[in-house]
Amino acid sequence: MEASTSGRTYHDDMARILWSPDDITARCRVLGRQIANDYKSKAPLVLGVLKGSFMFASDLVRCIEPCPRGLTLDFIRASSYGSGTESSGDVKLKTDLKKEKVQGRHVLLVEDIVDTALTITTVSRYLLEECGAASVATATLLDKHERRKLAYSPEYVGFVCPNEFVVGYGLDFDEEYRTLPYIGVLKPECYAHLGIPGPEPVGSGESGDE
Ligand SMILES: O=P(O)(O)OC[C@H]1O[C@H](OP(=O)(O)OP(=O)(O)O)[C@H](O)[C@@H]1O
Ligand code: HPA
Repeated sequence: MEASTSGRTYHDDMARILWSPDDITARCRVLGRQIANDYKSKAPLVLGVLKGSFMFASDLVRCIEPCPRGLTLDFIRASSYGSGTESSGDVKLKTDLKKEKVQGRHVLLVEDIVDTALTITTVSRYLLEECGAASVATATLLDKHERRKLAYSPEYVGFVCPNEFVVGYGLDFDEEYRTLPYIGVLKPECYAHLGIPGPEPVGSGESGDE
């Protein structure tokens, strides 16, 4: 990891800011109201997909107002990007969720981003096929639908994301930048600096192995 000896802040690494903290708050409020209405008699299990969703999940659940009775919150860990900007295609799940706690429940997955949709598809299948969830829907802050490898339409979308590698508000590059309070695009020089190529447009070749 780069030490901050240069005096360069994470903010300095942004090519541009796409969505400010205020933009994100406003979308959380809108989505929270929709979810509260749609799930008012469904006692949802809200399941954040870690690590990327930690900020969005925390803000979104406070906006699910009025909170449906029986709503419970849990998390599942899913990862496939490693230290690069391309999915490895191998989505690893880690969870201590008990299957009987999922069986028959209406699950609302919370994601920071749906990109290729490999992650959300793997998690959804696990919940439906192995845990017996009654239904699975997804609330994602960002939908980068141009890069889909699998067809998937999230039910609740904060923003449609351009085909660029974004960081902040939970989203990382090689585990850094997650704590920024906004979503921004990294300057290309940041990929070069770390010796890792930047994102390639879909259809341009093989995926990276991280
Ligand atoms: O639609 P996809 O192409 O599968 O990409 C989306 C997933 O990628 C990121 O997770 P990552 O594997 O980087 O792990 P992290 O949440 O710990 O950052 C992000 O948080 C999503 O879960
Ligand atoms: O654009 C992205 N940024 C960070 N993590 C991601 N995981 C999938 N796409 C992205």
